[in-house]
Amino acid sequence: MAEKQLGGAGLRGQVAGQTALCTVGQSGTGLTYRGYDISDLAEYAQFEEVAYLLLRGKLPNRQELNDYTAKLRKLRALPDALKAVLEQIPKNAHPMDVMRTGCSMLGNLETEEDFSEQDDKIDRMLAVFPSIITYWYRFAHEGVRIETDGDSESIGGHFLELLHGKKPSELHERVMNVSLILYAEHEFNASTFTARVCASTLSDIHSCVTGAIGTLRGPLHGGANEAAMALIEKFKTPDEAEQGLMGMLERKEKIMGFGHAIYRESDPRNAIIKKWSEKLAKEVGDEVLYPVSVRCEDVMWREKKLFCNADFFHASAYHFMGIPTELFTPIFVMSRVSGWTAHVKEQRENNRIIRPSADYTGPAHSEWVPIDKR
Ligand SMILES: CC(=O)SCCNC(=O)CCNC(=O)[C@H](O)C(C)(C)COP(=O)(O)OP(=O)(O)OC[C@H]1O[C@@H](n2cnc3c(N)ncnc32)[C@H](O)[C@@H]1OP(=O)(O)O
Ligand SMILES: O=C([O-])CC(=O)C(=O)O
Repeated sequence: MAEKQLGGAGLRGQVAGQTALCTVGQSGTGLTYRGYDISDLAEYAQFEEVAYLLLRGKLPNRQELNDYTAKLRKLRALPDALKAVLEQIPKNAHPMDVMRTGCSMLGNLETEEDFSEQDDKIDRMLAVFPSIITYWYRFAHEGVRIETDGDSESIGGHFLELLHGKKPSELHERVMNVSLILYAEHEFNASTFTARVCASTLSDIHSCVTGAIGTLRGPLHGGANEAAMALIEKFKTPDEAEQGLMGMLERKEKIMGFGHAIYRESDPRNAIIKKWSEKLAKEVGDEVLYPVSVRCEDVMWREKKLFCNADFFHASAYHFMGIPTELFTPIFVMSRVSGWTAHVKEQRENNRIIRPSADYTGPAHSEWVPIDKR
């Protein structure tokens, strides 16, 4: 893959540390986790297997994976004090704020007292994040208090079961699994960098993840999947979408779900989730959202050479599975917590506080003026 010319603001192109976890835009399809190509992982792996790979440094064998998934299944229940906090959060709160508060509260209840506890704290977050978001969502929107320690095999299946109150189809569980794999890790993206900066002060794991959740929330990062949904659902036909996009481009508006800080010609996660979105579209008999999305992709490439990033076809895929739009970015959290915490572990192994310098652009000298004279 040709390298994108990187430079300028936003620390673009500057090496800010080392990692053995992930390459972005370098070889193969452009994305690897510990050397494994994302297309192989999405085709053959379970999300829990990928989390194990990121967090423990190698793919698990059958016994290790069984033990790991069994451990995660046992960690799904919410403490009463956390349920009480979630019940206080208003219905109109953004679910990413719920995730942030839920993670922070968990840190109060199950504090990481010593880094030797990090693996257990991480596994707990992986297991309990779907419970946090669905418990709040169902309580706030339906007034029900759900049991969160369900017996679904996978984290993705568990999330769908808690959300919809019934076991998901095999297809939906599979798509969730693929989606969680695609979102798990992405080198020094903004939220992961946040987690590493926090870790570099020797802070606790819940603080690292809480900060990362806040960073992921923005529409230039994880929030783009929700913004992409808001865009595509405005259009009733592909022609309408084309017209709408042309207008937005003329007005120099940002089109969410397109472009990337590192990739130049494509985001390898797009082709994978697009394929699953197409399958789901057939399943639900969609004749609008998927063709509209495809037309958006064509127009953006034709007009601007901008390509869909991981977020764009996630919007239609999640929608076809009956997931409310505002829960799209929390799903990203449920997945990326694996990558964030693998980076925290890596940072802790070879730590120096992250503290860059700035070019000063303020006045050279300011004369002190007493308050009454200002
Ligand atoms: C999982 C993820 O987090 S993936 C990213 C999700 N975010 C989005 O989808 C939001 C929309 N996309 C964007 O805002 C950007 O493409 C980013 C934030 C992802 C990357 O930003 P940058 O690295 O600054 O982008 P890049 O340097 O390639 O931009 C080049 C030009 O294309 C424009 N551009 C980039 N993306 C878009 C877009 N989606 N819509 C319209 N124009 C765009 C930029 O404004 C810039 O134009 P300029 O030179 O006139 O200012
Ligand atoms: O790498 C980035 O800048 C954003 C991204 O795609 C991700 O975090 O998955």
